[in-house]
Amino acid sequence: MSDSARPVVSVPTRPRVLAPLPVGTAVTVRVPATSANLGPGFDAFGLALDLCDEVRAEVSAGGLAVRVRGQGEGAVPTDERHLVVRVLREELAAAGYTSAGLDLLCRNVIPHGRGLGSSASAIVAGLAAARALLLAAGVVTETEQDTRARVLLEASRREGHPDNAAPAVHGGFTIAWTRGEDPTHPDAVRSVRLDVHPDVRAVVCVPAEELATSRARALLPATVPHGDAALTAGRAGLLVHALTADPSLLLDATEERLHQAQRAPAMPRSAQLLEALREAGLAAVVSGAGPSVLVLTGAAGVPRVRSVAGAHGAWDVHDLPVHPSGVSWRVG
Ligand SMILES: Nc1ncnc2c1ncn2[C@@H]1O[C@H](COP(=O)(O)OP(=O)(O)OP(=O)(O)O)[C@@H](O)[C@H]1O
Ligand SMILES: N[C@@H](CCO)C(=O)O
Repeated sequence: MSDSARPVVSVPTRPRVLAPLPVGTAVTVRVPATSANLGPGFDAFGLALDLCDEVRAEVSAGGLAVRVRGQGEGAVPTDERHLVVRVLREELAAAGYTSAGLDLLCRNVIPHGRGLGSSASAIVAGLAAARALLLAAGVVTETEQDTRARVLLEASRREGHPDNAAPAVHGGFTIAWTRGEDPTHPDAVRSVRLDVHPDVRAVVCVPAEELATSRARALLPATVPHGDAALTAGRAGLLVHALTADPSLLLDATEERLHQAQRAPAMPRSAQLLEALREAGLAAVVSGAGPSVLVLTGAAGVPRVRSVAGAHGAWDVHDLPVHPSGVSWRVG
């Protein structure tokens, strides 16, 4: 029989049956804020900051209850569209499990849409909570290293770039990169974690206004001049040395030509503050996609940052230690 003569048989696809996790299984996850790019390390470099969101997730008998305290309260949805809920449910389903009901309590301190990696931290929280629930219920066994690798892979795939996810997962200063064409391949995202020189402080100037990362990315040109790419590549190499071994080089090392000037029209106040801080000899960069400004400096630089920021309108200035270890989770 030729193929065209064969009767068409439609095989109904049965939805996969997901196994329920035991009611009462509960975990708590803490995830740091992150600052991506650090100037020349666009989409690759990231720093974990000691400003942590905490999420408690408990399997309940039925229904969804989401409570948000702090940042995002009254603004983010508290139904199935909530970012942490969506990611958590999808990660459980990928493992073949479901949570009949779910109680979520989010204590948020990371400001949203300010370039401090709030979306990556929420995604990492959802993924880590799902893995921790599976571990607590005893239905998967994996090492802590396996859990971190899985969370980094999935968070990077969802974000579209790994620069916030890597420090949120591993802490410290991270360099992250993607490999191959298949973003679901277990080896598709790699990162290295380096210790930041102990003299370096991360001072973040946060404005009231938000800027969505998607809007900031839409401002980037498709191509850049070779000279700009060459300068930025050289500075990225230098920045690894400056951040880990010789902070006196930070001002030169944070120069770049790939994204900050191109995005300045969307954050004019940040662009002005950046210029004023750099003219004062401080190593200032746009934090992530903006509009916060990050300054990498020593202890003596902190009051100088406050003084320059104070002369340029309203900024919340936070002097934050580097978070050493990234996401953590515990039962209960
Ligand atoms: N803890 C959270 N819970 C729920 N939704 C969140 C949470 N954090 C972030 N989001 C969602 O992500 C959006 C912000 O993501 P966006 O990528 O634009 O900025 P960002 O991650 O804060 O900054 P950047 O990526 O430049 O560091 C918020 O407006 C909200 O919709
Ligand atoms: N590398 C990203 C970080 C923000 O998610 C960007 O600058 O667009």
